[in-house]
Amino acid sequence: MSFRIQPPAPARPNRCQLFGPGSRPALFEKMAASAADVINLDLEDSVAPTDKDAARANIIAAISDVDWGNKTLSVRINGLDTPYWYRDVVDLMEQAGERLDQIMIPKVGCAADIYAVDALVTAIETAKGRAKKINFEVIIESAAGIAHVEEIAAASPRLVAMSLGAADFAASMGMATTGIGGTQENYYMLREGAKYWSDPWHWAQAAIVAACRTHGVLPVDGPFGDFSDDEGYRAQALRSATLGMVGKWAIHPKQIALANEVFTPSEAAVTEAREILAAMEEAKAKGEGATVYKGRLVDIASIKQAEVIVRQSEMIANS
Ligand SMILES: CC(=O)SCCNC(=O)CCNC(=O)[C@H](O)C(C)(C)COP(=O)(O)OP(=O)(O)OC[C@H]1O[C@@H](n2cnc3c(N)ncnc32)[C@H](O)[C@@H]1OP(=O)(O)O
Ligand SMILES: O=CC(=O)O
Ligand SMILES: [Mg+2]
Repeated sequence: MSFRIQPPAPARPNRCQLFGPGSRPALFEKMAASAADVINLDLEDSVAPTDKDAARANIIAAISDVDWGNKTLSVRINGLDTPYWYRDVVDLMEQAGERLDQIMIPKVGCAADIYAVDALVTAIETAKGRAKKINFEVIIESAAGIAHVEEIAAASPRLVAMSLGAADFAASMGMATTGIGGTQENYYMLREGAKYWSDPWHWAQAAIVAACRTHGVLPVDGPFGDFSDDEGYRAQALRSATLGMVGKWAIHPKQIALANEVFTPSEAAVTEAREILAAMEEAKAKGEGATVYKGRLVDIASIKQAEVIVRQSEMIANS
């Protein structure tokens, strides 16, 4: 470890972030009753320009009127390149109740984007005497966002989570696809006439995880558009979890159970992690830094790997 200790990310479950348009208030009670850890009420791309004002009013009312239980409650505002975002922030901060936990800032391209929202939020928080400090989450979904991902992760102490937004990301990068996440038909390697599909999202996910882990922010995988494809969703989520992400969005209720399953460490994984910790305790008692577990090397680094799984499992069980 560097002299600079890696800060922990917030210890709260973030396995599934369920989205719903602010213009469909009939969904809000269903979202609140769901098994998602985080609720994202949307003012941005699922809301038509003509519905922005009504959606904002719906969301502000629902923040106080709906029982959101112990979920993290977040509102996605409009991007800083639109005429809507300042009104989103001002109305939310002046009118929404204290139940609001988070503001999600989409399409961030540099640290200054977060600075701008932070300045506005901080001023209104102070002016209105809001007791609870609002957290931020951001979406990396542009070429500029991924190019500046590290400065974005470091931009504000309010920042708690960062998602990859595959749809806008693909558009901004000029990717030749209309798919939102998952396997891309034309992204393959060819060997002896057989196709082997690669993962075009991998490098962006890895960059996001590294930036997040450096700055104590939760890395999250964004939407998977084809909600009829459970196996495709599961495969994408498993890859994300393997890379270090803690959760994934659901854009339809049928994706919630899939996310919760993948991002909750399995009993087998927790048992194995505990066995590795026990094996290393035994090794330590004998003055050894390394030992053999099921025919493979485990050493002091394995303790940290096993602790990631046990900590995640205990945090979810206690939430
Ligand atoms: C690229 C991005 O930015 S992604 C993030 C922004 N996008 C969004 O927020 C979209 C969120 N999802 C939706 O709006 C909707 O799920 C849609 C448009 C995809 C599909 O909506 P529908 O056609 O109503 O879906 P469907 O008929 O399959 O719904 C089945 C049930 O789930 C409910 N439901 C649908 N979406 C949601 C949701 N997001 N949250 C909670 N419940 C939902 C429906 O009301 C219906 O309930 P019922 O059985 O009691 O009648
Ligand atoms: O906002 C999400 C995306 O994929 O775009
Ligand atoms: Mg987007």
